[in-house]
Amino acid sequence: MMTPDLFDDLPDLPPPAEPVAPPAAIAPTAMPRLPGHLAAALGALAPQRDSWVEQLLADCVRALYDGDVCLHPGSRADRPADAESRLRASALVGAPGEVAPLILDHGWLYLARYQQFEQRLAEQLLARARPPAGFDPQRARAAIDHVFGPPPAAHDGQRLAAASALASSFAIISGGPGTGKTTTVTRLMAALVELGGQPPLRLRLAAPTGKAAARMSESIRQQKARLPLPPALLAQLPDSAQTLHRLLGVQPNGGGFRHHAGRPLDLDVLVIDEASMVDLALLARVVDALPPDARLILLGDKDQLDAVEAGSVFPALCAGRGLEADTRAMLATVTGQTPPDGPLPASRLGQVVAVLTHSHRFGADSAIGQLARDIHTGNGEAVAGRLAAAPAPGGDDALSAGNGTPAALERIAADGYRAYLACVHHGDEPAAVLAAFDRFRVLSAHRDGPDGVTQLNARIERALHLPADRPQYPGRPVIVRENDYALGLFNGDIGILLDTPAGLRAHFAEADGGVRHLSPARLPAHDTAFAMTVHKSQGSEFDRVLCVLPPADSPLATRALFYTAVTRARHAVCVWGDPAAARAAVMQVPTRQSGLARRLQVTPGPA
Ligand SMILES: Nc1ncnc2c1ncn2[C@@H]1O[C@H](COP(=O)(O)OP(=O)(O)OP(=O)(O)O)[C@@H](O)[C@H]1O
Repeated sequence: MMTPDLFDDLPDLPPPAEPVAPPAAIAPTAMPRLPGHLAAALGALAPQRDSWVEQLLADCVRALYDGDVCLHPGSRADRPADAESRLRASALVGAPGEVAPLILDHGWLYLARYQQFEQRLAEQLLARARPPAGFDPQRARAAIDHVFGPPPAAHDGQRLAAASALASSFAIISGGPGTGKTTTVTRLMAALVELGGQPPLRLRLAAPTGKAAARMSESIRQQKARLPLPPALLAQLPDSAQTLHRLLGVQPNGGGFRHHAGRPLDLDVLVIDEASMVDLALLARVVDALPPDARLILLGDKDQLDAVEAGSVFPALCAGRGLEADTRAMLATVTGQTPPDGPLPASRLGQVVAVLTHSHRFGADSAIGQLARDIHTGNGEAVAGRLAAAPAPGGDDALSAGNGTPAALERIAADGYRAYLACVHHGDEPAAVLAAFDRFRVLSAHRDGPDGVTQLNARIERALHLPADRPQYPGRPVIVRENDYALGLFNGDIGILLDTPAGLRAHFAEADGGVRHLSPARLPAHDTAFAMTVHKSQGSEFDRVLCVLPPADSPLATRALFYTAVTRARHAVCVWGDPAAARAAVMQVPTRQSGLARRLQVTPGPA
């Protein structure tokens, strides 16, 4: 019999709140004390203890903190050829489907819980990656024509993406900033409503963080206002997104989730934005809680940073894209356009992935767009060249670069916040102050160390002559560090302390466009937010960004981190640091160990 929640019978592991960095900080103290104890306790249960297997158990837990879901035991054995047989002899290790702390699956060793997350997620997504019941390409074509207009002469990637999502109960639309993901999904939802008939479809929008949910809501509202569609149709589209945790009904104090396979979500279509930020465990839970006939649509940018927690889920789901001949013909019918030539799918999900490549925000000659493209394609020389040729910060340039003294960095950072502080001092409405704060942001890779966000915040406060010695002052921006389900505040939410007639209050933007406030004494753990980590900035955009590069030898100096930082900027980015560090970051593409892509391969590969 199925348990209400497949994953409830396994111990939960605390996920890391943020990547641990710089490397020197990845000391034993940064690791939970649990692994060694767990290993010893569980090892004692095994009839014949093997210290190597116990070490692997500890390593599997530690690997999660590096973002890896599994590890390859052979590479950690004195005699790799004997590794599997030695593992099979241990009572700590089982095969998929067996009950054991560790699972050996196609030569990869997992903590049981994560092996289940991964296997079940792959199985469930594959089961959904097929046409919904009653799918009719001719009716779909009529709906596409209605929401997109008649097919244009030139190929339209958004039209193809929407058609592909109509034709499958599970679909992915990936694209960089401004490539039209929101536009496409708004039209797609309108087409679904048209095809849905009665009773009306229950569509829900969600995102991994409060900030991303608020942005998704705002973007969908803008698109609804802009798209030339009948008002009665637009009125049926949702425009308020919630966090995935709220959608699942997370229960306070470790009480699990209200929705799971035994009590599925009450919806027909779920659209998740910023899917690259969703980790393996959370996505597995969401998919488990979907009703059998519901549609799932993931939006995201596969080139952005992975989720902080373990797994590299979204890139793995997007890998191996391609079309079989019959799908190509079906999509030609639905779009009225011949899909461009491309490879056959290498992944069994490869036919449900659409990638939007044309940025409507950054034109071909936009400095941010060009820099982002060179980072994305790994052209380190071009990136270093662009930065070397860029003007110094201080002007109106879309791209500027600097590498000077700490005092110079502090001046630029402080200057970026002067307009915001003017709003605070004028006593502007909280919504206007929150909007002014979002016009500029300082992003850094690290939390600690020189040029880490903690130090940068203190230096910016000093440069702005803010009363940083007082714990709370009007104009202090704060970023919440942990989820508080009772208050409805989540890790990464940003608020601003402002004076009110009732005293100092922390103000937070709400997904519906409103602003709520609460006493600073009630705030969950939080930090100052003039500078924030690139990880925390995912799902947000700012008019101008000051991107402080990590040193070239930092493990966080990666292509995805640099790309994510630069693409947070709508109008201007200033890159601060050594161009050699920029080149090094572009060349560093770390891989995370995960079996998801292997499970999805058309021909399962060797272990
Ligand atoms: N086909 C199109 N033709 C003209 N303008 C478009 C088209 N698609 C999108 N746009 C415009 O480009 C801008 C970005 O679109 P949209 O918000 O849909 O992209 P996005 O990929 O969701 O962006 P992001 O997630 O980075 O905010 C919007 O102003 C939108 O109106």
